[in-house]
Amino acid sequence: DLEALELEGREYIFQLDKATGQRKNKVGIYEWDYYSNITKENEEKWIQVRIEQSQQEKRAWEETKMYRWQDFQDFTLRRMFKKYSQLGVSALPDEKYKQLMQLVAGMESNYATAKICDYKDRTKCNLSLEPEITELFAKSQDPEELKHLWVEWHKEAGAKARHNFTEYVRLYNEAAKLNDYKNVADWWLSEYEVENFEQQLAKIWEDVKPLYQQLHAYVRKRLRDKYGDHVVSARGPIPAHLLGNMWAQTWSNVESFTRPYPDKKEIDITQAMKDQNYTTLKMFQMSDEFFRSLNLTAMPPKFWKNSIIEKPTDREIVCHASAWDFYDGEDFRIKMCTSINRENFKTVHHEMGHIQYYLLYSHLPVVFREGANPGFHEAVGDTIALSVSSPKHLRRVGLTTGDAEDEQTEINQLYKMGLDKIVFLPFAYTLDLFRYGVFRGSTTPEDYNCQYWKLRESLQGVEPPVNRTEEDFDAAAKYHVSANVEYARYYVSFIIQFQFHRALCQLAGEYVPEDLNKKLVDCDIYQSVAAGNTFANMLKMGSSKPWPDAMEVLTGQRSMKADGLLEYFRPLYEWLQAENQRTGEYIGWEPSKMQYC
Ligand SMILES: C=C(C[SeH])C(=O)N1CCC[C@H]1C(=O)O
Ligand SMILES: [Zn+2]
Repeated sequence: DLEALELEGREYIFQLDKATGQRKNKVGIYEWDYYSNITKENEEKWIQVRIEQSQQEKRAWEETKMYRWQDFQDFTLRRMFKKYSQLGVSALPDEKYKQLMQLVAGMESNYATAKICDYKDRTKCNLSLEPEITELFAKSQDPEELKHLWVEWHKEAGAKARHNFTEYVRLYNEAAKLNDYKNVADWWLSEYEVENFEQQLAKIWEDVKPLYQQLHAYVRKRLRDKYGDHVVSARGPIPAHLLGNMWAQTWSNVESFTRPYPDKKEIDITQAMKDQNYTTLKMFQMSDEFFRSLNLTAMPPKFWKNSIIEKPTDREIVCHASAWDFYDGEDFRIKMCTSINRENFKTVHHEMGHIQYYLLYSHLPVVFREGANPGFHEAVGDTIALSVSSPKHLRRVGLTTGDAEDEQTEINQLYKMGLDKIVFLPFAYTLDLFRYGVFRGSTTPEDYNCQYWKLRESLQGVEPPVNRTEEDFDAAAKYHVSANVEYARYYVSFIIQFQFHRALCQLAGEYVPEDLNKKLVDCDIYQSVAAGNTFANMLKMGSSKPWPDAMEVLTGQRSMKADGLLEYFRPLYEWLQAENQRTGEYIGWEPSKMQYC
């Protein structure tokens, strides 16, 4: 009878879950060894273990299919079976699976080890992305130097990946079909478990586009003031190399010479961190302390023992920051080539947010140890960082000295936050709109670069510093494209983190709508156990329930909405509209004069 079958199914699936945890632990150890010491030998050992794991997964999958789990009464049991009934890339035959692993490993190691020559000293040709190129890009205000760094990096990290990427698309789409998806785009979107998710992404963009265009127009004007009309036009897209970031995904590195009220003191904690002899370890300890102040979980001993928080000098590693769960309830690690600056201070909180999520759901079956949706995992640390970057908190930890919260200081603060958070949205949306087109076949290898720049111009209003051809492949110059990491998760995160932040601030008594002494921009939830406990109640759920149920626990909302972000930035939006009106700035952009199609 069904009762007995369901009992047997429960026995089976929990045993499978235990075996899965052991398998993921083993693969994680080999993957860590490869990512933290890039050698051919380590790559081969990692791929070999991945192949063994995929064969074991295939066998288990055959067995799982035999259960009539759709008829089981228990919701959790059905959900576990549903997740285990999707095999993933292991559905590929061994040879193709191995090929796909090698293609991605090839792109990722190319990206991680790419070097370019310095602009001023052309004989110095050992510049890596982190820290050298990133720091030069953040500091330089010489358009020619920035153009050199941009062109050289896109050649080494982008163009060189084009062949592997083209093959990877073909094989990855084959895996999608073996999982009953039309293509990888539909597979990636299915992770968000709601029917119309692609439309929801488009709706979010419609909601935030007016705010973005106002900010874009203002920044373009300030860059034109600085670099002149011949470098930055009045009505065209902004040249992508002038925005302080290799991918123009966040623009906070141009804040120092573009902020609305320049006579107000700049809130630049990088200098303060250096003046106070901050170490990378101190940055992680401060983040750990913030989480503990909310009654969340302390980092376990193995975290401090096994993490890599500085770039080694004796070997090549994947420097792009990452947080790792080894699925044994004890071993959690961060690998990061940390620099002492504001941007990395935020990234430390971002990565620690991943670890916090791992810790809070570590009691769940392995199959539920993931974000409620991929965006949730990216939002945890950033949500905390919204409190950490408030002037109130920076004063509390001595990284800024008191500046009375007057109107102008507040606008400067919102502007600085907007250069990270508002600016990021069209970039993130573009990256996966591009890849959806590639996986669906509407974008072919013959027009990869043309389509990439068409999207970047139309949504982000940026243009390449030099003409582009199909010899280039600029998309892969961004880590996540070379490393096969889906990106809509960050677009989702930058929206929902403001829904989370607003709810936490209200729980902490830090934000009361209409109360001018309790503004959202001043909110710092530090030491609020009330906020922390509710945050934990959501995070402890992992992916055991559909994400609207998890979101509701913290925010009372069941859908992703831009209202949190728009409420946070409303004073800035009003200021930008008035300012652009005053200067008669053209809102939006006319077609670029650069050739790229
Ligand atoms: C810090 C990470 C590792 Se999950 C990251 O890739 N982020 C964090 C924010 C956006 C995105 C990026 O750097 O492009
Ligand atoms: Zn992340």
